[in-house]
Amino acid sequence: MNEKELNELVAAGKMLPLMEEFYTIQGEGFHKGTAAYFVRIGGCDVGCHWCDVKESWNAKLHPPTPVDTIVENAVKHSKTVVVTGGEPLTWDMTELTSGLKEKGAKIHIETSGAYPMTGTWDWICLSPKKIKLPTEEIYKVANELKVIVFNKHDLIFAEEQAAKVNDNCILYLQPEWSNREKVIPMIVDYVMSNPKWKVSLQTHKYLNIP
Ligand SMILES: C[S@@+](CC[C@H](N)C(=O)[O-])C[C@H]1O[C@@H](n2cnc3c(N)ncnc32)[C@H](O)[C@@H]1O
Ligand SMILES: Nc1nc2[nH]cc(C(=O)O)c2c(=O)[nH]1
Ligand code: SF4
Ligand SMILES: [Mg+2]
Repeated sequence: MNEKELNELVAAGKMLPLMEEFYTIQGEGFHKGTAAYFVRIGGCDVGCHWCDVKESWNAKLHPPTPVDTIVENAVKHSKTVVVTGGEPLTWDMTELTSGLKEKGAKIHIETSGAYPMTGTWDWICLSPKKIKLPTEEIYKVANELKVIVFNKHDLIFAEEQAAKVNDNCILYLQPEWSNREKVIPMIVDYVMSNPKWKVSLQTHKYLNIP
């Protein structure tokens, strides 16, 4: 296959730049503690300075992989599949999610929401970023809002984002990992004063698992 044909298949969401896939325990948010198969799709141009997977950003470093292959492999391991990245909504997620759905998987997404929603999801974790805000449509369908707190201003941003989500959306504040010692006390105080929020930790990092 030549490069043009490959690019067309990727643009159609029939192939995706796969960075890694692994069976682990969901570490964050509402489903933390639950076994799930993670599919990490390369490509992101949001550019969070504290991103913990910067190796994912350049899609060209990750081989275009047929969606059927991703699906077959994922459902061998788990009935719950978490699609993450990179920014998965960089790509058209229609084929991937319909393939997984056909095999009976529950499909979750981790997204910044910065690009148009594609695909059909059982659980949407929206983690908005100031530098590239979510599209309006995703606030209506997000199941959880997970705001990363690096400094005090992120709490103001968190409230602005909470004002935009639907009434059923569960609200989380998650410490930015490298700054956790500084921000955890701030988050704890904030959640006690504003109990509509819950704390989310990256528990997989404490457990030393992927
Ligand atoms: C690597 S991102 C990939 C999915 C998508 N691009 C996004 O940002 O939601 C997966 C999750 O990790 C969070 N995250 C990334 N770097 C982090 C860090 N240093 N500390 C805490 N959470 C982080 C993101 O906000 C997101 O919720
Ligand atoms: N165990 C585990 N849980 C996670 N929840 C969200 C993650 C992500 O990078 O999207 C992640 C991850 O990388 N590992
Ligand atoms: S949007 Fe997600 S993958 Fe992209 S830089 Fe930010 S945390 Fe990293
Ligand atoms: Mg992660």
